Amino acid sequence: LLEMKKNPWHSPWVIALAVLIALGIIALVTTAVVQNKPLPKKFKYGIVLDAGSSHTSLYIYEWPAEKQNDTGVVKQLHVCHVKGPGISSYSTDPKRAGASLQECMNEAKVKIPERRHNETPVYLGATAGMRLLRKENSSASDKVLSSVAKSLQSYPFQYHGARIITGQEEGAYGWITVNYLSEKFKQSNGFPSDVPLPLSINTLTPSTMGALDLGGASTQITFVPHEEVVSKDNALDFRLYGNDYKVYTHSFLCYGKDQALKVVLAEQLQENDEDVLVNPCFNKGYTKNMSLSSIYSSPCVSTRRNSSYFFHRGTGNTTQCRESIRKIFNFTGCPWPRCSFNGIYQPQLQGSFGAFSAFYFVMNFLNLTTTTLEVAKEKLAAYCSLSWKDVKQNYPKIKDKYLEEYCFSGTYILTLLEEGYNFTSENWNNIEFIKKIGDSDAGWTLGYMLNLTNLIPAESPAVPPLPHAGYVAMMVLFSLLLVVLFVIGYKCFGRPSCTSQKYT
Ligand SMILES: Nc1ncnc2c1ncn2[C@@H]1O[C@H](COP(=O)(O)OP(=O)(O)O)[C@@H](O)[C@H]1O
Ligand SMILES: [Ca+2]
Repeated sequence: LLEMKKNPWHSPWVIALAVLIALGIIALVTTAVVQNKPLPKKFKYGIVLDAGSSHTSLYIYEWPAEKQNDTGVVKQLHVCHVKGPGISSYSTDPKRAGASLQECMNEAKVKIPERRHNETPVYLGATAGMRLLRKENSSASDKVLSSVAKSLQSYPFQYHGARIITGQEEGAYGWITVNYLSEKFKQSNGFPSDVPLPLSINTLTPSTMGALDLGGASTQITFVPHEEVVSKDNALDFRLYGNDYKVYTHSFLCYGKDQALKVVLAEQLQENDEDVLVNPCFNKGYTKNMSLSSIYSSPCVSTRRNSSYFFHRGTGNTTQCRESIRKIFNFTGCPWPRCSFNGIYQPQLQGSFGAFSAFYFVMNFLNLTTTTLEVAKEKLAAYCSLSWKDVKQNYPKIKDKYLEEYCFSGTYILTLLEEGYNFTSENWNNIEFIKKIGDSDAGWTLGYMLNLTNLIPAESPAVPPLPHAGYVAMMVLFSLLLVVLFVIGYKCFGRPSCTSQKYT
């Protein structure tokens, strides 16, 4: 009996055992914490050059290597605007096209850590300016492309080609960009990915955002409609993160705002024989001597006249301006259930839209990004009726080449959206005019890189049941619990209050 009452903690074996258990628990906690501490992040980089009709921009993207398949992890690290015009403007002196990229490429060498240079892909995609040049003079467009290719290959990055992307790609990648950045692909439709879905899939897939891109030479509209896309030329199928998307897209060549202006001017010149063009789309008091070749050299313009100059004079009247813009849209002869214009199929508009590039630049300048359609029309009419002198005075810092065209561009945008694409007062506020989402610019370049670098998986990636922080927290919690139990055991073991029942 005496033996039994002796405090067991006085035995060296028991003490050694207790110390070992305590050490074991400490080791367990330390290992869990240390092992799961995020490693210093390894970043990967990618470069995309957007060779637009009016200018070229170089984008650098960055993402943590270990998370590359998640949505929303690729970010824009830097953008560099190439000095001078778009590459298609160098058609008569192609060497200068390649040379024009040097400054931005050198900047990329500084921005991206040197040890990552040889694993960093560089892509160049040219859009509507080069599509037009190829149509006009394909050998000139080949020379320009070879020149930029040669220039890009002289850098220590991984060259992945310089090509003219199609209008469909331009629309599709813009749509991928805005939905990737606003994390629309993350949502699940609630169905396990291996369960086949019914045919009307677009009503079940998580909602996405449409994309509206206005460039200088072309414009794109891309969205997921509720109805089936009946025209094969406008249909795209994607499987992204375990969901199927049936996307509608169309790119209108010559309906970018710079080419549309040329077509409108040519149309207006056609209407009178004089060498004076009285234009309601420009502010009152605006005058300029213009060469006709600047208009007639465009492949978007088919009319011609003999003189070489004309006198351009503004009258600032949006109602009349809209009348003359409407003439470049053909609203007759739709061979489909419904059309936007020029006999091009367009399903019923669906959901919200992000409108970027020149849609944003122009609407933002005119302060029309958050108004109703009616207020937008009123404010635009007021802007157009300002005299050119007042406009110049009010905006001394804005370059003339943009400033002189805002009345035209604003009217063109409202006409394109309302009469072309059939937006109404009711769904006008579904359009969000955006420049960036987070820190990344809205545009086709990010989607292009995500696709070519396989950064968007078709199936949703397997995720561990617990997030990292949760896992560490659970480990620490359970270990602490063990320690507490152990301490209670220790305090209790030798006491009669704990042991009395046994010994009496
Ligand atoms: N600050 C600005 N204000 C108005 N328009 C702008 C501004 N910055 C760029 N733009 C216009 O945005 C358009 C960009 O088109 P771009 O991407 O070069 O052509 P595309 O996509 O048709 O190949 C051009 O019409 C250009 O004039
Ligand atoms: Ca563009």
